[in-house]
Amino acid sequence: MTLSLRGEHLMYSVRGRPLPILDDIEFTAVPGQVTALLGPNGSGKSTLLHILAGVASPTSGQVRLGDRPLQDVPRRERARHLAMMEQASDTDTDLAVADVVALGRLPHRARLDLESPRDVAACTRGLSSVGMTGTEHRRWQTLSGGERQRVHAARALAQEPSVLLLDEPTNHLDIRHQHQLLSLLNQLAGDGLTVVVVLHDLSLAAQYCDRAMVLDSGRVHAAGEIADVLTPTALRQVFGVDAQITRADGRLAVQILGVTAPQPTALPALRDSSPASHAAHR
Ligand SMILES: Nc1ncnc2c1ncn2[C@@H]1O[C@H](COP(=O)(O)OP(=O)(O)OP(=O)(O)O)[C@@H](O)[C@H]1O
Repeated sequence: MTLSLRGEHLMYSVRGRPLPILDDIEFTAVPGQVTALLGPNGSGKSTLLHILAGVASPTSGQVRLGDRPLQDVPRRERARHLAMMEQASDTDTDLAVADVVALGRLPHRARLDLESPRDVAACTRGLSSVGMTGTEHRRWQTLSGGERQRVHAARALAQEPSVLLLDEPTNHLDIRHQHQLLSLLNQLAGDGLTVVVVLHDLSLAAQYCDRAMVLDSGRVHAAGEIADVLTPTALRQVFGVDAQITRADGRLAVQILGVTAPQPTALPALRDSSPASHAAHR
């Protein structure tokens, strides 16, 4: 089953914060494409992903899964269609890898059902896709950060969702596994999945994503085809870097040349130049 995911006029505010964290976001991700969510630290990417996954509710606006408002889709059905791979977090769990991956099958199983052959096959495929075959009996606590991240990905894949949402899925991965995972997302999109991925690495986004939305302080700076969105101007204005963007063999490549200006979130100057401070140092 293929399903699109849309966010309509999404607003998200929290008490005590004068400006909204998300301000009137219109978002669309469609089957067959990998859509990147890009933006500097604190621009609202994770918040938007959580709202799109139904983990958080917008202050106003709505998310639509296919042609239905997400809030009208029963929780269990939602879990069958939507898989979310969160940023890897430390956990006290002492499960084996196989048990973690099997969590992805829960939405497909009745409460007291044993694992079906289809469940087992989905878990095996999930682990194989991320190169973790043979680790089924390893304890979670003994895995490295990157291995945990790959098992999280295997769990999301075992869920066999129509829509896959990933929050910085490559931040612990070595270079080979970064490319392997992004390439896998490409393949899954080719099979009809709707894929949304938060990325900091603009080169990976350029190489593997079809579309992108760039957030800046909770607002949409640009959205559309990746080549239209990742421009030197956008990179200068939003990320504060000078970049050269080239296209070779139909592939987009981003080369960061340097930093242009301090980011708005830069730490305040360390030196206090007030007369009182000078007096205190004498
Ligand atoms: N519950 C909350 N209360 C107050 N501020 C919040 C809350 N949740 C998020 N924020 C703020 O909203 C902004 C957006 O956060 P979010 O985690 O969505 O950003 P992000 O783009 O994913 O950042 P990063 O790239 O650093 O992961 C940040 O300034 C964050 O501090």
